[in-house]
Amino acid sequence: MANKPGKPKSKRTPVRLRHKIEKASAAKQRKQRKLAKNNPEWRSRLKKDPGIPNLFPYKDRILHEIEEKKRLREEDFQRKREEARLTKAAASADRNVPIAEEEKEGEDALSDLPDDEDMNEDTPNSSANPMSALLASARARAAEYENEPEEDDDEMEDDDERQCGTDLAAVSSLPTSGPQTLESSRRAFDKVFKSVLSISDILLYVLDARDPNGTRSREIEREITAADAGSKRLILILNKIDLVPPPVLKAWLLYLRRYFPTLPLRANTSAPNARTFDHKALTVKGTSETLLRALKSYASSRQLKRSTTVGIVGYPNVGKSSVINALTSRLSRSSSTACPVGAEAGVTTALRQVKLDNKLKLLDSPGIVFPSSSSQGANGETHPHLSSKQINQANLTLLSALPPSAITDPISAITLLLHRLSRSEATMQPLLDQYSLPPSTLVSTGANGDVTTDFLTQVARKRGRLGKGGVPNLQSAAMGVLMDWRDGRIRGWVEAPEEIEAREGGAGSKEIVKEWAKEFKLEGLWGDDEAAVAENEAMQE
Ligand SMILES: Nc1nc2c(ncn2[C@@H]2O[C@H](COP(=O)(O)OP(=O)(O)OP(=O)(O)O)[C@@H](O)[C@H]2O)c(=O)[nH]1
Repeated sequence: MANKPGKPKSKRTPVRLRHKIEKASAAKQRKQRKLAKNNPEWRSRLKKDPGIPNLFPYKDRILHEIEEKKRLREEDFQRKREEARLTKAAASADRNVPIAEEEKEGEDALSDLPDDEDMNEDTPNSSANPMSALLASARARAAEYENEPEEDDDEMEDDDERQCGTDLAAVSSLPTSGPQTLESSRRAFDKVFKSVLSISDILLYVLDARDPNGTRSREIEREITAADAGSKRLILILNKIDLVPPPVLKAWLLYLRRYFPTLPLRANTSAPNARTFDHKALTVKGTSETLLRALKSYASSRQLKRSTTVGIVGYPNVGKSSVINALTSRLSRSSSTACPVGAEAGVTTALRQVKLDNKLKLLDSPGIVFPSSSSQGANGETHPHLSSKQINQANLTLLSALPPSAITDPISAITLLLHRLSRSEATMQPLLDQYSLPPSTLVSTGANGDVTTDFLTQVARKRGRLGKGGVPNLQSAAMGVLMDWRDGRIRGWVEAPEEIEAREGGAGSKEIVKEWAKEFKLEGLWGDDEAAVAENEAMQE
């Protein structure tokens, strides 16, 4: 209908146009807000929490209380989660529903349960245990491997470097899990170790020079010497010697050579800024060449039709892959490495075979935490503020046998580390220097003697590991210190025992050392015991 003349036009805007205007206006405001944020003078309207003033006399105590509350909240949360998980597991067991099927539907999967048989076991903390998942996959693949038909030896020799078809994933035991879990994990460790033992003629047992007995299991040594009517040979490799001073190294060599032939090695270069020691004669070249020569002598003396296999075993992160790389680079003079190496534990996840020459094959294996040794406790060590369970876990953490994601209690590990390092001036001072801290830091002042909190608070401040409101993040500081420890930026070692243990059932002896040293043409590399003792005494004077 035509507008009547004289009647004013409607000012009503159509809905479409109105929306368009609203949208354009919102976009403009958004843009302005964004631009304003880029302006360095922009300040949030929310008032910033100024934190606790530095001069406030009870600041440390308040910070400690805050941390403690946070920790309790976290523990409470974990406990509730665990209870819910166990209730769910019990309910599914009642209904006779296989948990493995059910868990796929739920959010918090139970795939980390260690074994089918262990489904109904009490497995505290296993949901927080990433190693259990690795374990499950390791078991599955190990079973696959065991069912595989044996390959023709010649065919294997054709491959320069190949995986054995197994993925015996890096397995580890967290001592926080219950005894039954430990027992079931043990079976998996046995499987990995037994595969390596059955394939190998010689075993190189790699130990960390900073704590050789901590990374050593007498049970494993007994199994090796007893296997195949005593036909297997064992050489202990004391690796990472650059991280211990010469007298400590000598004392350990002297001690270990009472059990088995032992060679010192620096299989890899140290991490940046590591505090290393010079061993002059014992360079990468010196010792890896000696080892290679010894292995070759043994292989050629055996006159076997097949090649000799050398299995490399040891804790995670002791440098097993680095030992292989040191040996292969000696041979091929190539810069490319045969086995991947990493600062974190659990880099090697499969048995990996590397051919050295027609007579020698090397077998790299995933790191194995031998449960017997971890359940023994850290050499019977005690601490006034740590339970034996915490000491076990802390010990494993300090052996760098756990990947960072599996470290659940870094603060207890630092407590144990400080306890160990503060025993000697030779290790305490470098620690203080590392973080530019005053000597009073490691002296207990509070009623509860909480040296760890004081130390970590200062490290957090120095390293800028602060949370909201400038509160020092002790967990983060502790993880930082643990990484420094792992990479050798903090000096520390365990002294060799003066007496050797009472010998049990043929697990290494003076005779074995002499006989095997002859087979490997290692005799003369170190004197007989009396000479070595005399040398040790002279050195200590
Ligand atoms: N300072 C020093 N570091 C070393 C030495 N040998 C190895 N490393 C370091 O130790 C770390 C672990 O080395 P790897 O060879 O991956 O150890 P692995 O035993 O094969 O470890 P997994 O695969 O976890 O079982 C790496 O960061 C290496 O650089 C050594 O002689 N001295």
